[in-house]
Amino acid sequence: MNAPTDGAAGTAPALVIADVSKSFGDQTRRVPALGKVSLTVARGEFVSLIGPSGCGKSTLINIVAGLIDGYEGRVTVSGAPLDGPHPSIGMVFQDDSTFPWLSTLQNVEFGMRMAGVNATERRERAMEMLDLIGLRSFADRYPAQLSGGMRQRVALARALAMRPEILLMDEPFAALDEQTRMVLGEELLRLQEELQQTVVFVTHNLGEAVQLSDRVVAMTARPASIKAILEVDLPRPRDSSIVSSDRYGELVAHLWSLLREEAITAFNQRDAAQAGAVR
Ligand SMILES: Nc1ncnc2c1ncn2[C@@H]1O[C@H](COP(=O)(O)OP(=O)(O)OP(=O)(O)O)[C@@H](O)[C@H]1O
Repeated sequence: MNAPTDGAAGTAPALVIADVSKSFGDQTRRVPALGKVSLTVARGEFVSLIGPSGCGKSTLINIVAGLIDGYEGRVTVSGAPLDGPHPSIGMVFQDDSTFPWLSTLQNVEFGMRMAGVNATERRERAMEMLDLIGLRSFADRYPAQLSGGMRQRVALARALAMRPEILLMDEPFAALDEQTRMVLGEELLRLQEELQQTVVFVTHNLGEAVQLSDRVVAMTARPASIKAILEVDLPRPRDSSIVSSDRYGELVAHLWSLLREEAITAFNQRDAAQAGAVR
């Protein structure tokens, strides 16, 4: 049901989100998490979603991942309507999602094993991914023997080994220190360019959004809608040295000017909610 249904799949945008909105709770207490959001992502494009804490970014990305239903609007992937988790959508989360009892190689093979890819092809694709992310020599190590940054690379390799049409990343580097984050950002840029991977990336980090993206979607305070879309006209291929360019600085400053008011609104929303809770 989730496979592309027509010959247009090759030309259809990777992702179309049309008038999607979502509320949580019941009639007595409804929390509108997402206003009406419409966004089209082209094949091979890197799009970031950025907005204040609690505005609804994860809700949106989880809808696209097929992990949340009961929403209004439509989502299509390569021209086919989304109907639950999609085999060609990969996801990398903020929390370490490696399995501690599996080696690096087995972790990378895991998704393929679940999808029924045969053992030879599984091994071949996993080793190819480990080469690509520079972890071949760690194939037999277990997550406890790896750093946090390496574990996130394993999670990334596991998702990419499935050859997803769309890779969703929900604050994948948020738990890492700034320098590791920069290094992994650079690695992600390289992989994305090499694989021409479509990526939708959620972050709180303005610099990271500008460094990595073709477009940055600035979202309003909850319920999230799209406030503005920033086109990032920095040259590609890029690496982390782009952060020293004037244009990078201008784009980050512009992004903050779009988000500042929303961050203040979200801050006040949280204050009001806390005051309500202690009253
Ligand atoms: N399963 C749920 N049930 C009830 N409310 C929810 C649920 N999931 C999210 N929410 C609420 O919806 C709103 C949006 O949450 P969401 O996690 O999408 O925001 P976010 O922008 O990703 O936040 P953050 O930046 O802090 O990760 C929040 O008020 C949250 O409390």
